[in-house]
Amino acid sequence: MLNKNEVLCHERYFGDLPGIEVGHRFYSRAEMVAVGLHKLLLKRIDYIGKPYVKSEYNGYTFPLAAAIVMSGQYEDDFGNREEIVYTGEGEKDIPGKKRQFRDQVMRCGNLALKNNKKQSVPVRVIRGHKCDDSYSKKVYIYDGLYKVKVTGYWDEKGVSGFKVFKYRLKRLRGQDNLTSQNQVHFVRGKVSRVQQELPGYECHIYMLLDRFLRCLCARTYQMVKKINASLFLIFIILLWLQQASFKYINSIKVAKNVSIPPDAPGCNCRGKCTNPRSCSCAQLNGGDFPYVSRDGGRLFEAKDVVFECGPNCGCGPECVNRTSQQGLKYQLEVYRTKEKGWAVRSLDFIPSGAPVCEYVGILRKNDELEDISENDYIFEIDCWHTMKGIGGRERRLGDVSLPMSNLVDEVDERTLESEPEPEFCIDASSFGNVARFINHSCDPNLFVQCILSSHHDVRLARIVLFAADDIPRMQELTYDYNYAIDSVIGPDGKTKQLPCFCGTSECRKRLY
Ligand SMILES: C[S@@+](CC[C@H](N)C(=O)[O-])C[C@H]1O[C@@H](n2cnc3c(N)ncnc32)[C@H](O)[C@@H]1O
Repeated sequence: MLNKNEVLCHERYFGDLPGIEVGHRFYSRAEMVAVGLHKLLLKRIDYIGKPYVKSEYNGYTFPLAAAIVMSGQYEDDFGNREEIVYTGEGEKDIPGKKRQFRDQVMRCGNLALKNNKKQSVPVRVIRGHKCDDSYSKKVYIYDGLYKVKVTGYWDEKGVSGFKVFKYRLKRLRGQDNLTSQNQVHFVRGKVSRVQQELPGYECHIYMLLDRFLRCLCARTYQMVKKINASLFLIFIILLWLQQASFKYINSIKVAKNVSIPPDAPGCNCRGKCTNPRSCSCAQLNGGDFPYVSRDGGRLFEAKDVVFECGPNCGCGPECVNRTSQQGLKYQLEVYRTKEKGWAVRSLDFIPSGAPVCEYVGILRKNDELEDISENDYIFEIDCWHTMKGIGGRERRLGDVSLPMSNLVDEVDERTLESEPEPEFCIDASSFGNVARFINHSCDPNLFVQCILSSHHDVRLARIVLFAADDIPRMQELTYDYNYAIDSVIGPDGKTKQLPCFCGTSECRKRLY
């Protein structure tokens, strides 16, 4: 079509294309080339090398990007729908493992996006989603115009250990609402095999239980008297659960010999924290809020640690920087699987970056547990390992300024240098919440985020699971347990092995 001059737009344009509205769908990259929305069939950044003779962009520094595609091919991309962190292009094994294999270079599309930032030129954003009804098995949806934020460019070591360029883009205001959410399954949003496997032995009462417990704690006896029949029923179920092998709790219990540090000083904001420059909690997160307020708060990107507002902050409970403290927002269902025992799925769609649940249990000292290898419900708090990239851990994006004085007061500096073992863990074997039923996957849809909201001691950070992708309803929720193979030793002193049944194409075949 290009050769025969049969494409609609031969030249490249910046901004919206006439007739192509937000939500417009294309069933292959070729269709986008034909209408001129994104003119490069194989590249992700469509850029213009030099200005046309008559162009409003005469005098601008070129190259400039006109359109970008985001379709799950780059392991370092991240973001929700209004703000995205986009990874530059190149040096990537797209046909093979889809991993970066060399440092990216600042030229072509990468340089173009940098120039867009400098000169505030908007770029069209198109997202690719998986779609079984499409002849190419993909659908590309036009999401509108975005601009690279003023502070939105940097380079870093990507997930595969090579330099990648990063661009933080924000959607321009005043455009039509995004349409893609809830309508299609996203590239990594496969409905799990387990859904078809088992109709399920269901108990989707955990959200209600969670709320119920919150109510009981927060309200007075007067309120309790008003409990209606359905809550009463839940109460009966709660009692029944208490007889079961574990007791349902909705916040951490602390073992007697663990002392929680005093609450950290808070910010001076009122109501909701809105100004990152004046909010001291935002400063701890590298100068910005870690959440965007859409959908009740979504984490913008995985971080080493997130500092939320806490008890000494001036803001109220509705502050966006308390997103993980709101309790369960989605209806979660515990159901039985053939090979992994109990599992959890959501009856609701979960948008990427949304908090799903906190891992709750008894906060204990690790060395006290008699036999960790026999306890399936231990979560070791190893935030420090992520922060330091210890034990093969991948560092997270984003700057945080951990008040080292707090930590070093508590931990011997030599211990830190010698790659310490996690000191504390959350034991959900006898007390826990729905998180204890979430299984491992080698290609998970949740990720673990350490959060500090009252004190600032990373050894005792809260563990919260967030959606790594848009998660369709009924898909099993999973996170990566992150065991090193052969790292678990049984009571007989021999290495233990556990086969993995996550069923994904990325499966490493063993949990440990
Ligand atoms: C925290 S529990 C998860 C809930 C558990 N399935 C249950 O029935 O209570 C962790 C245990 O679940 C099982 N499990 C989790 N993910 C698995 C996987 N991908 N393959 C096989 N077993 C898994 C293993 O026995 C593991 O020790």
